Amino acid sequence: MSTAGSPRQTLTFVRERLEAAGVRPKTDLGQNFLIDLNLLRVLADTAQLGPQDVVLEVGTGTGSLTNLLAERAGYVISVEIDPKLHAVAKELVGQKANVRLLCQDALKSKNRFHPAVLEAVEEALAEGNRQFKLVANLPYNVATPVLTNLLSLERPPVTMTATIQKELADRIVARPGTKDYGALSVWIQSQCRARIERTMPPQVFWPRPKVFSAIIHIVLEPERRNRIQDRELFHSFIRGLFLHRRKFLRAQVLSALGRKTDKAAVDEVLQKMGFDPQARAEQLDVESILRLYGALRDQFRGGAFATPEVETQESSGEELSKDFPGDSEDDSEKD
Ligand SMILES: C[S@@+](CC[C@H](N)C(=O)[O-])C[C@H]1O[C@@H](n2cnc3c(N)ncnc32)[C@H](O)[C@@H]1O
Repeated sequence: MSTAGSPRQTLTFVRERLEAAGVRPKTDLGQNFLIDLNLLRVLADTAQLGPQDVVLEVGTGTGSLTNLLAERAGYVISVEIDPKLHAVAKELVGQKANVRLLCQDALKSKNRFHPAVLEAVEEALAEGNRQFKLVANLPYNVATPVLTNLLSLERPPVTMTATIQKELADRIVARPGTKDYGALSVWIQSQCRARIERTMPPQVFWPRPKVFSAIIHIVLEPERRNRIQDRELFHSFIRGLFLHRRKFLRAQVLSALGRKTDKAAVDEVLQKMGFDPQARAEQLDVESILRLYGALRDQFRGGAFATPEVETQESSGEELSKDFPGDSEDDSEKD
């Protein structure tokens, strides 16, 4: 079975298979299928796949991308939450020896990838000299937790190449001093290089989403990443730091430390490190934020700077916000 052809032919192909299986696309699960095969190829080309690669795809859909990935990578693990779509994809790619299809939520909770999916990846990686990559046309509702949680792993993907909402891509690559720059930008840029490979209009998907999309390519930088002491704490720190974007740095730091210390103690650290307490976190580049984190961690470790509480909300794949906590615009009073 081939999926080759124009977007119109691909659309017909996708539609016919879905209709035959009695599936109507669910927008709340981000079921917008990429019907421009050239773009599927751009996605796979950008990932630069080879036989040593173990690819994780989140959102198998009808299996079109899975099929292409299986031609280029050593092994593909593809996860789909919708059992009907899982069955449709199984017909197309289920027989391939280098494809494993899982039918489940890729996430265990907002802050955690599903262990069963990670086990499947680890199993595949255990065979020889293989490397882990994410390639996906991600469901918009879980794109942020998928990318951020994968980056929290001890052994994260070496690259993550994905179709995501354009606004999210803009936030990932944002520079300091811009409205898009926030905790998500810092979390990713402190560990990776990221670039937008392509932007895409709604009509390359069916059904059409209301927003533009982009192919993001994120490359892990192990040296950059290894500089961060206690990444979980850093993650929680930056989320706190950007929670009240309009406050001044001192108040933002106090908030990031859960208000477990006082202004004078924070001022002392800021002054010692040469930070203007009237600056704002969004003006600080990633290097400065790392420096600030290091100094605060040294000063308050075990006290105000305790191990963060990890949220354990279960994921239904539907409720998860696209937003990365700590990126909200907040007009609350300045401090
Ligand atoms: C944007 S579609 C991509 C489909 C296909 N890969 C393509 O390129 O056309 C996203 C897919 O992710 C699935 N999905 C949504 N939430 C999910 C979750 N939490 N875990 C696994 N799959 C999910 C949807 O059912 C949908 O099939």
